[in-house]
This record gives sequence, C-alpha cells and structure tokens, in this order.
Amino acid sequence: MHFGLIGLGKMGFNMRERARRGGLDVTGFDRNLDVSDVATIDELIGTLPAPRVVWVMVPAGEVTDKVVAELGEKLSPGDLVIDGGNSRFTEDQRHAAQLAEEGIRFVDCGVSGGVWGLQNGYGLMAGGAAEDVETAMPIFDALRPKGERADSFVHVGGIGAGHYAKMVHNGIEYGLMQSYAEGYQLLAAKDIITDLPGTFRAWQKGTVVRSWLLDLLVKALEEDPGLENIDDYVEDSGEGRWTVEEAIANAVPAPAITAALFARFESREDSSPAMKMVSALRHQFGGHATRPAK
Ligand SMILES: O=C(CO)[C@H](O)[C@H](O)COP(=O)(O)O
Repeated sequence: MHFGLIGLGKMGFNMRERARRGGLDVTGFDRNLDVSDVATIDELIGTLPAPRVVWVMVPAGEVTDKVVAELGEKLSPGDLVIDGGNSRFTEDQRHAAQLAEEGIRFVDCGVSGGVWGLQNGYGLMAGGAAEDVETAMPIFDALRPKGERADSFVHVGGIGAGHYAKMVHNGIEYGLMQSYAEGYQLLAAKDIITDLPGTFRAWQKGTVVRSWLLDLLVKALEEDPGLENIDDYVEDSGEGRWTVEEAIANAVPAPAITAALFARFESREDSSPAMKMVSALRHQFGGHATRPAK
C-alpha cells in the first residue's frame, strides 16, 4: 500500500518511519522541507495511486481545518482522509461532511504512543464507516505494536468515536500523572524516606501501580534527580478541558480528571488571588492573622 502523510512533526515523522519499516510506501509532506519527501500537497497527491489515502497528522484546530479544506479541493471521489491528530471529536462530523460533499471518505483516529511509538508501536482508536476503516487497515497494522490486532487497535464506532476515545484516554492520562506526581511530593516530604527513586523503581514490577507512566517517572528521576532543571509550569493542549466539558455535558462525575486539569492551571500562577481572598475572609470573620504579601 502507498499512502500520503501530511505533518512530519514529533509524531508524524516517526509514524512515517514505522509505516515504512512495516513494508508500506509513504510519501510525507511537511512545511519543513528538510524532512519532507515532496515540496507541496499537490505533489504528494500526484504520487499516490487511486483511491488515494492521506493521513493528516498536524496540530488540532485551525491547521487541521486548513489541511482538510485543501484536501477537499484537491482529492477525488472515493479517496480517503484519515485525521490522526488530536482533533476534538466534535470537529470530525464537520470535516466528514465537508469532504463528503466531494465524495471523499473520512476516518478519525486517536493515536497514542508519543515519541516512543516508532519503537513500541502506537495504540490506535478509529472512528468511521467499517469499509473506510478497512481501507486504512494496512496502515493501522503497520503502526500498531505487533501481536493480536485487538491488543492495540479498535474500531470504536462512527465518525468522531476515535477522537472521543482518545480524548478520554488523555483525560485518564491527566489523572494518572497527577496521582503519581502527588505521590512523588508526599514521598519527598518525609525524611524517613531515604531512597525516593528506589521506591518508585521497586514499584515498577509486580505492584498494583506499575505502568508505563511509572516507568517514565523513574526515567525522569534518573535523568534529573530532584527535577532541578524543570520548571513547575505545566501546559495543556485542550484534551483535558474537552474531557471535563464532556463530563459536565453528560453529568458524569470526574473529580480526579478535573482536579488534575485545575492543578495545571494552578501551576501557572505566581501568586493566587483566590487564596489571598480566603486569607482575607478568615481575617474578616474570625480575626485570624494574615501573612504580609511577599
Ligand atoms: O496525546 C498526547 C498524549 O497521549 C499528547 O502528548 C498530548 O499533547 C498531551 O496532552 P496535554 O498537552 O494536554 O498534556
């Protein structure tokens, strides 16, 4: 199979390589021509056999919108577009409808594996019509870890289901990371713990909390014990917010994920107006002492 891959950043670059190692022909396009196989999307389309399959791996939002719109103008009826980026699932219906006007098929696919995907393979969650997912199956097979298909690939449901599943996956990721991080601080806070990295290392095998994130935590501490080279400011790319919005829309209690998202917001504050107000109010009603501003 020969397919096109648009977006050769941290994820797409490695995915091209893994697909090639899996025996597929891939023509990659990126605005950074140093890593691109072709100079333009037109050229990419020109290299592909019909029906063309183009995997889009660019940042969610405006950039994905633009690429989908361009593909809608340039591809032909029967061609297939797969959005493998972290698009919000609600965008998928719109993209699918836009492409369907030109007879172009659409599949959304949540991709998990990060920068380790080249080596370990990717977990894949696809949404769309069964026949369209089937068309893309050779790509999914090349990208996922070797072994049973059901281990790391799922056709989750209709359009949007793949990205919905990836959104929830990322929400869980927020909660897990926050939990490990709080455990790290609790261990570090107690002087009876004399081997903090060793504690996490000992949890890596056999314990209830063993996981790949725990392995990465151990790796991070090996690289920078005490995390002295890393600031405590934590970004977010949107999926945590969307997960919390979905929790509200569906009246699903999601306190752990929500708290993990809010902890990131808190990480960005130099000082907290809210906590100043709590201190001011304790003083107002109870005459409790406040500390002078730093
Ligand atoms: O999809 C991912 C991992 O599964 C991406 O790394 C994502 O960017 C992580 O989300 P955030 O930036 O909000 O922490």
